[in-house]
Amino acid sequence: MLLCIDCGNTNTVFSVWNGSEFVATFRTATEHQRTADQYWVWFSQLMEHRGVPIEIGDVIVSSTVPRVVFNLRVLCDRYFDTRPYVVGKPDCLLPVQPRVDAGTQVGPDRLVNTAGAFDRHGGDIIVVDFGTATTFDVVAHDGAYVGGVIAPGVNLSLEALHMAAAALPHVDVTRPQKVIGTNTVACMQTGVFWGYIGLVREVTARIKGEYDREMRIVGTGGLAPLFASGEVLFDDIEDDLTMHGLTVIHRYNKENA
Ligand SMILES: Nc1ncnc2c1ncn2[C@@H]1O[C@H](COP(=O)(O)OP(=O)(O)O)[C@@H](O)[C@H]1O
Ligand SMILES: CC(C)(COP(=O)(O)O)[C@@H](O)C(=O)NCCC(=O)O
Ligand SMILES: [K+]
Repeated sequence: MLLCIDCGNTNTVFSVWNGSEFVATFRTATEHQRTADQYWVWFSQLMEHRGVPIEIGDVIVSSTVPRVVFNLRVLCDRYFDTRPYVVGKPDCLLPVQPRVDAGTQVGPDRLVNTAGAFDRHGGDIIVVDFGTATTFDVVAHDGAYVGGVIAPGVNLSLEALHMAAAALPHVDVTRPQKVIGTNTVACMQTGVFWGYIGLVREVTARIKGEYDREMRIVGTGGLAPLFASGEVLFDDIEDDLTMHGLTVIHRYNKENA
């Protein structure tokens, strides 16, 4: 079985695959102090709970937090007796090289989204990923990552308001019925929700204006469905795009190593 690990700045997701068949997925907070033994206790208990035997033969990791990779390598060595593929490291091949400014370290999550989107749609794609940051990844006709946009994440924006302004509470993002808020929480929700709708529309429209071919827009990340409700922002919403991209890069390495 293949274990795909996607570490974002907020959450870490483990996802188990048997060939191309999805088996199970588990989510935990990203903490760089977590040791290999702690990962193992958490993962093995959840697998047992699901009744899935742990037969991990291969592991692939994408991490936007470099510090967590060390303990994940120890986990793989100690408990799975394998060396993980780590996206962005020289010994993990990419199907297509990114075309960006020399010296740029593209976020591995964006390279993985690119591989997943190209495999499903065949290029000319904008991937909009609602994570800690909201990223727009432009996937060229040949599957290369050719750049994009990084905007503050939805929850990060709400958290920033709360942190910086004494009178603003912590609030969760929802879709407000009206735009004119008649209390503080409603005003904040309106600012972030409708501000974000505008951000996604404007940024994707301008990317399309700069690009010389038709493009599809794919939304991913936990908050994509909320923003898509009642608005035409995306051509597709694919929750599993990052995990799919990890399986694509893993297969490419197996076939080309
Ligand atoms: N389905 C969801 N509903 C509401 N908030 C969500 C959902 N999924 C993720 N979030 C929130 O979105 C933010 C980004 O989460 P996540 O997508 O896991 O980011 P990352 O990949 O950067 O770790 C977090 O604050 C998380 O709590
Ligand atoms: C932009 C990001 C912080 C997004 O991370 P995430 O929201 O998935 O935690 C990550 O892709 C990153 O650290 N990128 C490095 C810079 C770049 O991609 O150009
Ligand atoms: K992201």
